[in-house]
Order: sequence, then structure tokens, then C-alpha cells
Amino acid sequence: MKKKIAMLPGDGIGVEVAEAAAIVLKAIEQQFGHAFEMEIGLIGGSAIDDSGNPLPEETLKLCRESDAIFLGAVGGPKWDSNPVGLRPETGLLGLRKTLNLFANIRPVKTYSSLAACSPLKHEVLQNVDMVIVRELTGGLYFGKPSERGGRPGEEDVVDTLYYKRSDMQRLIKAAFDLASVRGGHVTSVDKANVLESSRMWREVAEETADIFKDIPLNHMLVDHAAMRIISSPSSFDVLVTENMFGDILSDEAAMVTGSLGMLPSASFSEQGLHMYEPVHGSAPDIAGENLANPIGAILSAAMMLRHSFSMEEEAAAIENAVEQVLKSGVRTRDLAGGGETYLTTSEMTKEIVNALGDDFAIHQIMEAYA
Ligand SMILES: NC(=O)c1ccc[n+]([C@@H]2O[C@H](COP(=O)([O-])OP(=O)(O)OC[C@H]3O[C@@H](n4cnc5c(N)ncnc54)[C@H](O)[C@@H]3O)[C@@H](O)[C@H]2O)c1
Ligand SMILES: CC(C)[C@H](C(=O)O)[C@@H](O)C(=O)O
Ligand SMILES: [Mg+2]
Repeated sequence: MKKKIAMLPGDGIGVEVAEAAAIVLKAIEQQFGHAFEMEIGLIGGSAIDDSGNPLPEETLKLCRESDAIFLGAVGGPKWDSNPVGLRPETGLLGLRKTLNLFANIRPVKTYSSLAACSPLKHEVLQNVDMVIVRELTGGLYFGKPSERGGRPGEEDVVDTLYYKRSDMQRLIKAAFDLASVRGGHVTSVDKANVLESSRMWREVAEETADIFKDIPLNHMLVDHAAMRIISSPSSFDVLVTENMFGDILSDEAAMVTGSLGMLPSASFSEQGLHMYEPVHGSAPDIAGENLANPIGAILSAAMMLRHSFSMEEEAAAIENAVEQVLKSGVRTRDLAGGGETYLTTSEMTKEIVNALGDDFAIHQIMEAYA
């Protein structure tokens, strides 16, 4: 059956890695006999330039009519001093909120072939297999008031960390559900020694653990967690946390794998329409140079196949292709450790497509995209 995908490339390297993901999806389509209808929508800076709106109604409509959403990344210096309503990030946050994409799943997997790319020691990288479950539609990102005030000479400013108990309950339950499937444990990360919101978070985590009696729960303060991700990343299984802590910890955890460009993510709603995006941003420092690592985006496409379309075999085929290519020793620049030999974004994508199989159709696709 045909699956419709809303493709939202966004800005900077978002465009380059979304194209890479689309090429891989085309290859899967041919290889497994599926029909993916990918329709492009504008979001972020590109949408601001087009219509003055970072999240046009048309894009929302496209998303709602689709079976899944794929997003590249948004943002860039061109729009950094815009007022809040005209910021690219406002488009992304609006999309997450409007579609109720509350559970952001960020798997952190190390590859033995990339051990030398990580800033951490080889021994520390053994058996790392953690998933960050980040709350995505609440907390400091959305609480009101969020504004400046005061008087001339003494301006003041407020951002609000607001959660309803039910927001915490559904997210923490999602983390326990995931830990059940993995046969693992949950680390709930908070700042309960200071923040009231974290004390409620801890209570909800305890109440949820009472329901999932077989899943061990431990609590960790966020500063301690930041340290522990570096000193013993393999001690984590499912790490669940609020929006901003999760944002920060996931970039940190990405570096355990060797590069921020490696990490995929899925954002789940209760309504069944989910979004997939790499964890990284639009990387203005390398945008337009064909230097971005497309693997986080390509693995996000694999997550889409698995979670939105129940295409386990197809998802695993992509993941195996990525593993095989990395094992062969080829690297994009971020993973090349300052070495001079590295592949461009499109060359890496081609390697991954080739590793999927040497089917004639796949070569045809690559030629079409060349
Ligand atoms: N989901 C998103 O759309 C998203 C996520 C993060 C940041 N952003 C936006 O991106 C812009 C830039 O933010 P930033 O520079 O702090 O973060 P960033 O993630 O864009 O880049 C951080 C560093 O990592 C490198 N990097 C990131 N992804 C890479 C990849 N795939 N391959 C190789 N190197 C990669 C970049 O070159 C840069 O040096 C900002 O406007 C920010 O708001 C968007
Ligand atoms: C661009 C920004 C709003 C976004 C976030 O903070 O959620 C990004 O950093 C991410 O991790 O997806
Ligand atoms: Mg982030």
C-alpha cells in the first residue's frame, strides 16, 4: 500500500541530509516493492523567506495528510536576530506542539568500527546501547510567561518551566514501555535538589515504577548524569528526562558515538502521526558544502520504516548497510579525525545505497539523483 511521507528538509545541511534519506528511501522502495510518495513542504528559514511564516498552514496540512513526517533541520544565522514569531525554531517547536509529538526517542548506539572517532577511551565505549526519551512538548520551551519586562535601566526576563502531571505521566510511561521491550532499566534524570518540577517528576517516576514492577528505576540529578554519560555510558539503558535536559544530554551522548551527525530520532504522538529527524541542527559552518554526515538522517528514515510503517526488515536493511559501510572504513569529514581522506555527503549516501544491494534498480536511482 502507498505510504505518504511529508518531507520537510528545512535549512542548511537539513536539505542535504534529507535528500540523502530520500535517496535511501527510494532504494528501499525499489528493492522491497513499496510505494512511498514523498512530498516536500517548507518549514523554518526557507518558509520564512517564502511566505513570512516559519510553519505555513500548507505544511501543516501536508503533514496531517501524510502517514509520517521526515524533517532535516531548521535554523541559521540569517534568521538569528528575527523576532520570535519569525524564527526558524519557532516553526519546528510549533510543529511538535501542534501535532502533539511529545515523546522524542534518541537512540545512542556505538559502532566498534568508530571507536577511534570517539573522544572517549575504547574501554568506556564497550556495550553502549542507551536510548534517551526526551519530553518534547512542554517545559521551558513552551511555558508562559516567556518575555522581557522591567523598566529602562533594569530590564528583566522570564521563562517558565511548566508541566501538567499528565504530561509527565505519559512520557515516563513511554520510557517504561520501551524499557520493558528492551528488558532493561530506567534512569530518570531531574534536578530534584533544586526544582519543584523535578520533585513532581520524581514522584511520577516512582508511581510509574510501581506499575512496571519488573523494571528497575533509578533517579539521577542532571549534572551527575552529564558526568556519567562520559564516564560510563554503558551504565544507561533508557534515560528519561524533561525537554531541555534531554536536548542538552542528547548532544553530549551523540559524541560518545563519534559525531553529532550519527544520531537519529523519532518523535511520537498519541494520534499515530509521528515525525523523524536527525538530532543535529542545520550546521551553518558546513552548509552547502556536501560535507554533512547523512547517517543520523538515514537512520531516522529507518526508524520511520520500523515505527510508522511496521517495515522491520526494511529498517534493519538500512541499519545493516550503515554498519557495513562504516566497517569498510569510509568516513565523512566529521568522523575522519582531521585526516584528509573523507567522503562527501552524496558519496557516503551512495556507499550506503550500494551496501543495500547491487540491484540494477538501485543504480538507476543513484543515476537519477547524481
Ligand atoms: N532539529 C533541528 O532542526 C535543530 C537541532 C539543533 C540545532 N538547530 C539549529 O541549527 C543551527 C545551528 O546550531 P548549532 O551550530 O548549535 O548546532 P548544529 O547541530 O547545527 O552543529 C553543531 C556542530 O556539529 C556539526 N554537525 C552537526 N551535524 C552534523 C552532521 N550531520 N555532519 C557533520 N557535522 C555536523 C556542525 O558542523 C557544528 O560544528 C541553529 O539555528 C539551531 O537552532 C536545529
Ligand atoms: C532547534 C531546537 C529548537 C531543537 C531543540 O532544542 O529541541 C534542537 O536543538 C533539537 O535538539 O531538536
Ligand atoms: Mg538539540
